[in-house]
Amino acid sequence: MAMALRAASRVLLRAGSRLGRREAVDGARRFANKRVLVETEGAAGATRIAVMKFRNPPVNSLSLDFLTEFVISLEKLENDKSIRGVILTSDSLKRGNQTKVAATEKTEEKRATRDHGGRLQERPGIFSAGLDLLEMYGRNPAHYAEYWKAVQELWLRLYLSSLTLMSAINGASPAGGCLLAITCDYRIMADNPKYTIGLNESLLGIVAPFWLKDNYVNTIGHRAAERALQLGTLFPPAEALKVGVVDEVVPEDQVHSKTLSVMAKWLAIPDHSRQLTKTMMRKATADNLIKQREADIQNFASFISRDSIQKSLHMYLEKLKHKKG
Ligand SMILES: CCCCCC/C=C/CC(=O)SCCNC(=O)CCNC(=O)[C@H](O)C(C)(C)COP(=O)(O)OP(=O)(O)OC[C@H]1O[C@@H](n2cnc3c(N)ncnc32)[C@H](O)[C@@H]1OP(=O)(O)O
Repeated sequence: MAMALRAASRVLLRAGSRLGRREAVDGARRFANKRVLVETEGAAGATRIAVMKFRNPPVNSLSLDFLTEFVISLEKLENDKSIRGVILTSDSLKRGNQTKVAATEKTEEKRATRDHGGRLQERPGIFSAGLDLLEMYGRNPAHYAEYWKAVQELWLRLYLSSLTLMSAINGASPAGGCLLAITCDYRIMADNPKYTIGLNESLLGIVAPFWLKDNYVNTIGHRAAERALQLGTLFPPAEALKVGVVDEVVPEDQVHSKTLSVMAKWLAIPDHSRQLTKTMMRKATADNLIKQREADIQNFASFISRDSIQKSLHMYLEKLKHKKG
């Protein structure tokens, strides 16, 4: 198992050096794959933190390519001893005076909607739309197995990361988007009622895997998770805060600065004691998946291949397509 993980890491690192590129920007360092941009802050030799920005338009869905690039980036950061904290956030199109980095003109058009006067109105931001439905629909069992292995890998690496991870949730965060957030040590969400977060799998006619359910239970408690999972609840920020899916809700333009200041407090704790504590809290949950990874992959591949499940996904995709006016 350990050997297999090391071999996989070597392959990912080799792929990373092919895919990645480094640039120096105003003293800060950054590297980027096609779908993940990483910027590091802090002076050389001192503790630095990294901001990982998702840019997989139109909705930052967790496609196989995105998962691969995400793991490569995370691995690079884990291997950089000067980095102690990482912030996960979305680089997608935002409103107001914020930057538009990832969008092509066509994507911008897609990410917008027209008001009654025919003017383009930008849609709310998206942290991540979760697993890529097109990786789970109309493919073959071998593809589903490969995809699920990559999903498991991302979850394990995030959940067990020795880094301090925080999410700056600047948009909608359903299902796999919520997964990214709840693997973090701390979550700060923008106070925008159009943004919701939660595990909505049951609404799609599918079921969250047991390890994601465990992660949810560990975050919000058994009773709240039981109710939210059955109903597929997507919580707006105030409710997400109340139930404990997120730790703080702040005005949208303060999400980044607030996350930086909370990060500074966490980084004041000695790494070794914080890391050992994190492992103590999380190891049993992660081990539960590690000991049955292959069975979980086979279970997913056969579940998602069922005609009834494919039909549910088809209906859901059609609903997404036709919701536009
Ligand atoms: C043991 C078995 C275990 C099985 C476990 C399976 C676990 C699954 C976990 C998941 O993560 S499933 C995915 C759940 N995600 C969602 O339900 C989100 C669906 N999307 C939305 O609600 C909305 O798209 C949005 C994120 C709120 C954004 O809304 P907006 O109005 O801004 O954009 P849209 O017009 O809806 O979407 C644009 C474009 O993107 C496509 N799309 C949206 N979400 C996904 C996705 N998750 N995967 C792939 N593609 C997605 C959408 O269809 C549109 O495409 P089009 O071609 O432009 O029509």
